Amino acid sequence: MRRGTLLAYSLPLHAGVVLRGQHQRQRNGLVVRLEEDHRTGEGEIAPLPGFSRETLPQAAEAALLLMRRWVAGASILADLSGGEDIAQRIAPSVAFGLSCALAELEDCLPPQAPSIAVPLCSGDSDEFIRRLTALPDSRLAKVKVGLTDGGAESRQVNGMLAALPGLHLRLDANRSWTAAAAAAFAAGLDPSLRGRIDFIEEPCATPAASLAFARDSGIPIAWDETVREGDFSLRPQPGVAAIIIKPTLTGSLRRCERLIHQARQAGLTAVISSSIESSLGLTQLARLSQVLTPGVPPGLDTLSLLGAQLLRRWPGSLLPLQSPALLHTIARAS
Ligand SMILES: O=C(O)CCC(=O)C1=CC=C[C@@H](O)[C@@H]1C(=O)O
Ligand SMILES: [Mg+2]
Repeated sequence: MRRGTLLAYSLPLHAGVVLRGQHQRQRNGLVVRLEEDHRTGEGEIAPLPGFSRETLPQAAEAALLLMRRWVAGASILADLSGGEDIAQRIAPSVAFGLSCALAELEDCLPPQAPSIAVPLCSGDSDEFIRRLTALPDSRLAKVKVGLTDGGAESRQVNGMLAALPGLHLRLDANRSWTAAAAAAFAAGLDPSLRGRIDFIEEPCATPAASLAFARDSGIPIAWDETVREGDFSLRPQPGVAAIIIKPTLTGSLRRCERLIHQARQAGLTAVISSSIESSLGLTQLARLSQVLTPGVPPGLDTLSLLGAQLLRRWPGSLLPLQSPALLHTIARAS
């Protein structure tokens, strides 16, 4: 006997969360719950405004259709990770959420481990250095750059690396630098510290400019937004060290698995990263990263952007759990 439930959630976002120039005050998404006999699986479907192609209403419509097909006995997994056209036709956030629910139902996700997340700095670097200093292990962190001018940010990065001699950094400019700003950033870096920048995600507005930056500066780059562009092909490229995989923006677990396998074959590191999911999605991404990208710390340090946790707690987080009563049931199918 199969049953499905689709629920809607809304969580407060702390002030200052700006996505693609849009100020976001809430994180809205869906939870899909699949039940069969005495087994249950849940998944989060949360298109990210400014990054996802699909809107939340479009995701809800696709999720409802596929949930009803599953309840009626169809094997939707083929829909979720079949050929490119099928996976692309079904909104990536829906494919990801439903495949998580199915994986939980089949007990295919590894158990909850002490969740790790590379600390993320998107604001005050002095506060961030204090936070890192207090951590038992501050070997790796991520810093958003491109928010001000390249010169000031290279001084900020120099300061962090000098303050913590064992620290390596992942940087992320979200394509905000011109070639000149990127060159100014590289020129401002202390040459003795530059080797501790593992990569910069999307430094420049175009992939060609980012490749030229990597060539000229010798600083490795990583593709994030580029991975999700139609003409992207995974192959070795001079200066490219990694790809960032955001499953909510990519699709089903099997699609992510294929992408990670292709990355490995191209000699690239694959990093699983948050799309600002709730604690439900983030804990599942943490469990997934143990299997899909073992030994590569995932970029999941976004829970603190939210005002509450949803259904499952992130280990160690003191953020309150939102009352399940605030979840709105959109539809049931049985
Ligand atoms: O990757 C991480 O360490 C955390 C997630 C993160 O940096 C992002 C999540 C969603 C959108 C962006 O703001 C940003 C990114 O571009 O990687
Ligand atoms: Mg990024």
